Amino acid sequence: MSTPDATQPAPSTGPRGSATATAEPDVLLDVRGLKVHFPIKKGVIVDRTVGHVYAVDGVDLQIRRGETYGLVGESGCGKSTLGRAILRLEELTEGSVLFEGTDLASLKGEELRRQRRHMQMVFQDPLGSLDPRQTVEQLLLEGMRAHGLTKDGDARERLGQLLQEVGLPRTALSKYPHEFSGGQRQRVGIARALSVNPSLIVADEPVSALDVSVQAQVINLLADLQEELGLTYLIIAHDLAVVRHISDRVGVMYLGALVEEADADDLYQEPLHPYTRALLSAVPVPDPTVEDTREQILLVGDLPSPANPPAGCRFHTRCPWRQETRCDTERPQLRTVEINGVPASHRVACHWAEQIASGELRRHAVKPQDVTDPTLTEHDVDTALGAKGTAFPGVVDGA
Ligand SMILES: Nc1ncnc2c1ncn2[C@@H]1O[C@H](COP(=O)(O)OP(=O)(O)OP(=O)(O)O)[C@@H](O)[C@H]1O
Repeated sequence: MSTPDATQPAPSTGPRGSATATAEPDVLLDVRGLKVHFPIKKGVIVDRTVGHVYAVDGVDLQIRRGETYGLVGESGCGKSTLGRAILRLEELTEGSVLFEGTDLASLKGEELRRQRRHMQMVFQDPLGSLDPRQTVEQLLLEGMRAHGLTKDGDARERLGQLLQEVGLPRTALSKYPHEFSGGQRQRVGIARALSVNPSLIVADEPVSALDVSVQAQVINLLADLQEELGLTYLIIAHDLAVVRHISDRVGVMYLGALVEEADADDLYQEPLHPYTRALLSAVPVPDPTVEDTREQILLVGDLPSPANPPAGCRFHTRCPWRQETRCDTERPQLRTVEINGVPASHRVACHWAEQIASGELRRHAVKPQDVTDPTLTEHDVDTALGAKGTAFPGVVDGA
């Protein structure tokens, strides 16, 4: 949405787990080496850990103040877990989350609760994340009270202001979530996030449950609020079209890791990672002359199980440019890539990004490979996955 200061250098990735303040003053959020692994338990009397779901497996990303960062990827690639881990709604297995230079991984109890005021979440399904027994007034006051923001006695004025900001009438205060349409409910969800004056909002699929016409209204609202309040956004979506129009930069996730990251226009115009190329080739182009001639890359096979990710490059089992041995054994790091000597804004986790871009490497047919783990039954994995979620995931320490 707002354009980051182009004169600032791109944030660099520092040593993993460092708890020191980040060097770039405009970096609001600095995620380093983040891992979230969920244990898979088995056993009738004593639970044994028989494996792990590697939901997030080594993510480095920085978000600048006032920026909108779009995070995309197939269902199950770890986007939501990453968003939740950034807000410390999931325990981190490893790594750090520096917010304004403070490592959230090192905070507990009251300190963590105080920090959370600055980082709020907007959920895909507002009905599931808003307590149905509370009126909008109660929902909004809950977080404000928890953070001592109602002491001045001007809470009513603030409630009115919040509703105005999200485009709802004052009469909405006495209503319950089920009395609103989907779009209005999402406005309530946004008002609740705003009620504690955050600087970062993590929006997890904020419009995917809404009708297309309403989606645009909610996206426009988010853009207006950003301009008005100077907010920073991490927007998670599986729909590449949604993310394109609202993001300054976009990150693409595959099986728990970022495989490409670039300024939004660069990413959509010249995707460099084979997975990003495949994702974008599936998005229809309105111009029929372009549509008829452009490259189509079909993704073969399903997303491998995050309980047993492939060795080497995670994408090698589905990659039409896979090169034997190196891709199967060596995990590529996210690195800055220059195409034809022109420094691009891309960071790409592919050994062959330059050779693919220049046409030096040719595509080949992909045969789906079996990447299931024989030591885990489907039941083991399902049991672990069934453990996920809470009744009202939107209620964060009363905020
Ligand atoms: N609490 C949990 N326990 C075990 N596994 C989990 C838990 N939460 C998520 N997972 C698993 O981690 C992987 C990543 O899930 P996540 O929800 O983060 O993906 P996603 O990209 O957001 O997908 P979607 O868009 O479908 O939500 C999935 O395999 C998911 O089933």
